[in-house]
Amino acid sequence: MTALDTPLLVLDGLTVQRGEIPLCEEVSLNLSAGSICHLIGANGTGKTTLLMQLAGLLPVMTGEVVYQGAVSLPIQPLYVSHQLGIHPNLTVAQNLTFLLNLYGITPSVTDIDDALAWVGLQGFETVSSSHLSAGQTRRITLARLYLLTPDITPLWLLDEPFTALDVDMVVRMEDRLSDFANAGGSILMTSHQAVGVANQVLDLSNYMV
Ligand SMILES: Nc1ncnc2c1ncn2[C@@H]1O[C@H](COP(=O)(O)OP(=O)(O)OP(=O)(O)O)[C@@H](O)[C@H]1O
Repeated sequence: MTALDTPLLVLDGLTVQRGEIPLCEEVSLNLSAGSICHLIGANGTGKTTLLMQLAGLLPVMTGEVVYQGAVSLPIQPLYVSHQLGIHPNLTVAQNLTFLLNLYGITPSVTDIDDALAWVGLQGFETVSSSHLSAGQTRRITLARLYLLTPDITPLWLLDEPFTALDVDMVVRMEDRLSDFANAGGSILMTSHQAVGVANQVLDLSNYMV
C-alpha cells in the first residue's frame, strides 16, 4: 500500500457519546482522498456529537480514530459548526480574518475580497456582522472554504453547511466541495437535504444503541 492509498481517516468501533451516555456504538468508516461522505440519521442520533468528537471538542472514550495513518486526536481538521461562531461586534472582514487565522492563514485584502465575493458578500467588508441575515451570517463562515486547500486542511468536518442558504449558494458550495475533493481533500458532512456531490454515506441510524 502506498502513502496515497492510506485512508485519511479511519474510524474503528467508535462509540458516539455525550458524557456518560452512548448514542451509537461500533461506528466504522474509511475516508480517503476524494471522499465526500454524507453523514445522515434522524434528529438526535448523534451526528453533531460525532463531528465534535473528531474535532477534539468531545472525548472519544471507546474505539479508535486513525488519522493519516497515526492514532491521534485531536486531528486538527477544519470544523465548521452549525453554531456559527461569528462575533457580532466584528465586521464581516474581521470575522473572516479571525476564522482564517485559526488555521495559520494571514489573508491579504485581496484574499478577503475574493472570498467574500465568492459567497456574494462583496461590499459587506466593513459592515457589522450583527447587521446580517441568517443566510448572510452563514456565508461568512463558509467564505473560508474558498481559501482552504487540502495542503492546509486535508479534512473538512461540516455540520449542516447548507442550512439557511439559497439554492444558488448551495450549488456554488457543492462545486467547491467537489473541487476540494478532486484536489485530494476529504469531507464528512451533515445535511438534512440531499448532497448531490456525496460519493459515500454514513447512516448513524444503523449504529444506535
Ligand atoms: N449540549 C448538550 N448537552 C447534553 N446533551 C446534548 C447536548 N446537545 C445534544 N445533546 C444530546 O445528544 C444527542 C445527540 O445530539 P446531536 O446534536 O449530536 O444529534 P444530531 O444527530 O446532530 O441531531 P440533529 O439532526 O437534530 O442536528 C441528543 O439526543 C441530545 O439529547
